[in-house]
Amino acid sequence: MSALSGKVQTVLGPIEPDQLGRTMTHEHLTMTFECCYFPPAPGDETVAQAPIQMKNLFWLKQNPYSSHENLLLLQETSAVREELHEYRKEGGGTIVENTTQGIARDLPCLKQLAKDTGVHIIGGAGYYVDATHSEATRKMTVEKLTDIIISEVLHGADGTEIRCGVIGEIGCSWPITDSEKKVLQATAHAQTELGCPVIIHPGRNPGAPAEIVRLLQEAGGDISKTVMSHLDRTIFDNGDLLEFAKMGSYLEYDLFGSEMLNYAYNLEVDMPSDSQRVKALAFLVQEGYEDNIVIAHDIHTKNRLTKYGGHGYSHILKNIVPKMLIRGINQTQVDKILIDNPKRWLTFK
Ligand SMILES: CCC(=O)NCCS(=O)(=O)O
Repeated sequence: MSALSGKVQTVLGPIEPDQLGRTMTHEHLTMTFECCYFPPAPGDETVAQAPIQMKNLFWLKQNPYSSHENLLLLQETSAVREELHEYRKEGGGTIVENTTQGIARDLPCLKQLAKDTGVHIIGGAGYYVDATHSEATRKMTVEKLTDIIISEVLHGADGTEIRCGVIGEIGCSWPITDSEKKVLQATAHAQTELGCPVIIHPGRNPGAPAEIVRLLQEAGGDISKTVMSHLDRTIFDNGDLLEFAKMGSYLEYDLFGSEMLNYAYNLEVDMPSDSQRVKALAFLVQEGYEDNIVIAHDIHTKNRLTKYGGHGYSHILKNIVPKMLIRGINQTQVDKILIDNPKRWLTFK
């Protein structure tokens, strides 16, 4: 039990869980994704290097990771601020900002955005995928990593006094690396100490989420306070999905708005459409998992912002909720997904 018990910790300080309202559990407001630049296909070099412009938007939607400029969300704070005002108007209350060490976490920027817009913003502690770990991080013991993560929650991160309210997104690759395993163990140890929420970015393989949950369990982690992200690009078979759901984590569909023919990071994957995502949610609800589902857009590149013709942070509230209602998910279940489940997850034990 800590002083945070029964509270949610935002970048402006602890608040009562009832203040959260509708919550997107996985977004980014400022970050760089340069760690995951993917070279353009032969013949696409010119469009990839061109400044973002109207005639290239469809190409960018299909190839978001092949334009250096597109990976610099941290250049778009004004556009993000405008979008957060819109998010509030559409009934949004809270955003969990999942940017961790390695992808340019900027807590002072998040604090300013929260003050400017009235949206509750929750910052993330810990580390993204191995490709972003420094040599110093790779050499750290689990105990040292645990101390750092705990300190980011209790005292503040990146030399500031701004405190994180979740651990994650904790990045895992496929196959998972030794350094990532240590970070997962440290995550579980810190969670045991703090009673706090955890959120995981799994590797791009259907077996990754279950392997990660087992590693967290072995290290004493609380799976009932853990979100498994990106299920929409990771588990495709309904039987596999139910097997994973039984392990007891929150199940996150967080790429709403992202539709692409070829998913560059794993060409085996057919990235689902939003309609298919809603179908997956309806299936999970029908199977009794309405208390475990959380959703978001995971905005992490410029083209996903409305400024660049993208869906923006309000797409779920404006377009996906009506579709969920049409597809048999009732209002009480929608409220669980957007309000009650995030609230339960984010509240410190
Ligand atoms: C930092 C943002 C992030 O990791 N998003 C997930 C991208 S993907 O793995 O689903 O392609």
